[in-house]
Amino acid sequence: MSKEENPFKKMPTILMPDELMAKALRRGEKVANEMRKKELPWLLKARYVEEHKVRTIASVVADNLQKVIDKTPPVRKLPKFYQEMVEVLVGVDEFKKSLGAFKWASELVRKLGNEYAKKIRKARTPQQAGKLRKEFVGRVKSILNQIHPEMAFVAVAREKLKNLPTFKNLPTVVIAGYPNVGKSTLLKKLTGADVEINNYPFTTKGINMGYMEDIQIVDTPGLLDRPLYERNDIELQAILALNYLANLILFIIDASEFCGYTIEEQLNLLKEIKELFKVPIVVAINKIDLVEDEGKIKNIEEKLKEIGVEKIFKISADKGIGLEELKEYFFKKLLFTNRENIKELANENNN
Ligand SMILES: Nc1nc2c(ncn2[C@@H]2O[C@H](COP(=O)(O)OP(=O)(O)OP(=O)(O)O)[C@@H](O)[C@H]2O)c(=O)[nH]1
Repeated sequence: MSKEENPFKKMPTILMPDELMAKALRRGEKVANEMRKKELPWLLKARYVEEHKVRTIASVVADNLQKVIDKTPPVRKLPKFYQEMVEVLVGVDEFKKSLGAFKWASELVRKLGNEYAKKIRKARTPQQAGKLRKEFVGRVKSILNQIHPEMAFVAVAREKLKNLPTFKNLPTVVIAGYPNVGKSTLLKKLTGADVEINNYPFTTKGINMGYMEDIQIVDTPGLLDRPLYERNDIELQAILALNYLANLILFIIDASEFCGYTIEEQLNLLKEIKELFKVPIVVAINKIDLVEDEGKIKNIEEKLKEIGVEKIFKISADKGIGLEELKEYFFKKLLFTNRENIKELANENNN
């Protein structure tokens, strides 16, 4: 299985103008100290020291800014799910604009560094060389202050984006259903013990992920477990973004209603999710071990058929009943059809 990373994990810490300036000046001073040890005529030495200071400051600042650009993945090349996340969490346009400011500043500082280094080489006195260096430092400070808002914006964006969970580019099942219907029990049963819990910015409960061969199964507590009218805009967008992650939704119904929600309520949530998602939805009627009345299950099945659910499973996640059939279905549906075919299939379903 390929090991992929959240594409924002590689973004470096973003230094603010004062921090970056202090770092550059420290390095400049260090280089200057080395130069001072050299045996040279006084004017030549003064020029030499100041020129190296300027060049060092310019390259520390310009390289640092350029590194941010280089280590930030271009949004348009990201998987669609992460593109959506950038839009929801930070705003794609603002993000691009801010990185543009980094580029502008980096190039300008490098150019100024060259210009001032040349001027210093022609300085007629040590004082003049020192004055030129000070002028250069002042200009770099002012450039950094000018892009301070963009630096702060990218720093906040990085904090939000680097904590997104790492989804693998594998066929993905997203589990939905009210709390306590058995979602995490099923996830554990299907994927073994190694369920990862990741932070997810839209829910305090995190996101649970597991792998069944090359199928990724994701449980999103807090997202697909209550009616949509209770959602704010950001949550709705986060839910919609799951469209780009999911190839299939597995909706779980607790037939025993011990979860605290009636069958009617659960079916209503299913209808909402079905309307929102462009991918096929299958339903697992769970906790059948707790329901003695056969008629009740039949009744649920009838209603699911009316809603137009394409496949229904009767399971007990806890007792391990019906899970083999579910697994086989996933393998057949997700591994023997590639992702694009699945998406096409989903679009056909919705047209
Ligand atoms: N008898 C029985 N109990 C089950 C079954 N599936 C889950 N449970 C129990 O139902 C309770 C809730 O299960 P969870 O897996 O935590 O439910 P969940 O949907 O993940 O809940 P949230 O994390 O709140 O969203 C637990 O006590 C499980 O042991 C089942 O098939 N049969």
